[in-house]
Amino acid sequence: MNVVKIGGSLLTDKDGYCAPNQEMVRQYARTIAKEWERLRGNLILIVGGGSYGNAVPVRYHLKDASLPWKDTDLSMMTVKMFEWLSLVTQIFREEGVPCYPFQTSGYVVTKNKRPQRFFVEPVEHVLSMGVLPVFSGDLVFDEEQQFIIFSSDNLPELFVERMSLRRMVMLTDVEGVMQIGTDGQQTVIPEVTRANFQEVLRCAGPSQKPDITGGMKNKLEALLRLAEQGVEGVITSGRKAEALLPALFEPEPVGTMIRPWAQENRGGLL
Ligand SMILES: Nc1ncnc2c1ncn2[C@@H]1O[C@H](COP(=O)(O)OP(=O)(O)OP(=O)(O)O)[C@@H](O)[C@H]1O
Ligand SMILES: C=C(C)CCOP(=O)(O)O
Repeated sequence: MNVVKIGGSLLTDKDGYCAPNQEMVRQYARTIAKEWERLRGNLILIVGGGSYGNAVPVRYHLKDASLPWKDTDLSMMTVKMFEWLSLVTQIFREEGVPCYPFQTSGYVVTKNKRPQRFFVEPVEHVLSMGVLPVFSGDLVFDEEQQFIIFSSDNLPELFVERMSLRRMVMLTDVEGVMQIGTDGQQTVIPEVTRANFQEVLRCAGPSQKPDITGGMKNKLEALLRLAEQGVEGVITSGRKAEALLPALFEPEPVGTMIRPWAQENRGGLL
């Protein structure tokens, strides 16, 4: 099984409010449609929140349940997120890719932001029918904090115990995890391993766009937890939708590759 997350920075205008880039969604749908026979049953798709997931919680004061929020507004994150997922599903359907959208608070509960319980069985059904499951982040209910905003970057961790994940690809608006050299030049870090991951984590920070879920740092931490469980990670540019295929299938794709390391060696690094 492979998982691809298409960043909200690619599919929406992150400076706007619920501002989708429908043409970009369509280009991704066409890219997947072309390879559908190869991908059918083997792919889980995640769409980033972009100007839905990062702007709605700010507008309706749903970022932090310990601060004042209105019960009449509690629904708004999920309502807007499902509007976004519905639009993606519709465009994929128009391009001939059968897909099914999942609403996140309906199958996952967290405790202090970490997934506590989740229900994967419907996802397995959808995959077995040859339909593409589509996910996003959302407001989810938390055992300690009433509710939290759950980033789509953290979704693959739900699947890893129930499915054999080969590779997790995160497509975003930069070429990979960047570092700044002593000459001030930015370069892509090609490889993250057990040996250099702490150093790489120090380079990764928040997004420069409006974003409430931790930008590159959260992505990298999520992929490192997957690497500890034997899953390959790739962070690369998805500014061109066709980049999805080499990122998924090439043994050494461009961008940053997070090499898996064996579970028995892990020792709770993250
Ligand atoms: N070391 C780094 N290398 C590359 N990007 C970095 C680094 N540190 C921070 N960033 C920021 O992380 C951003 C990518 O994260 P962001 O969460 O905005 O992307 P996304 O996943 O495409 O969007 P979304 O979270 O809406 O799905 C980059 O645009 C950059 O501003
Ligand atoms: C989608 C939500 C609610 C969270 C923010 O966006 P993401 O980190 O791209 O998933």
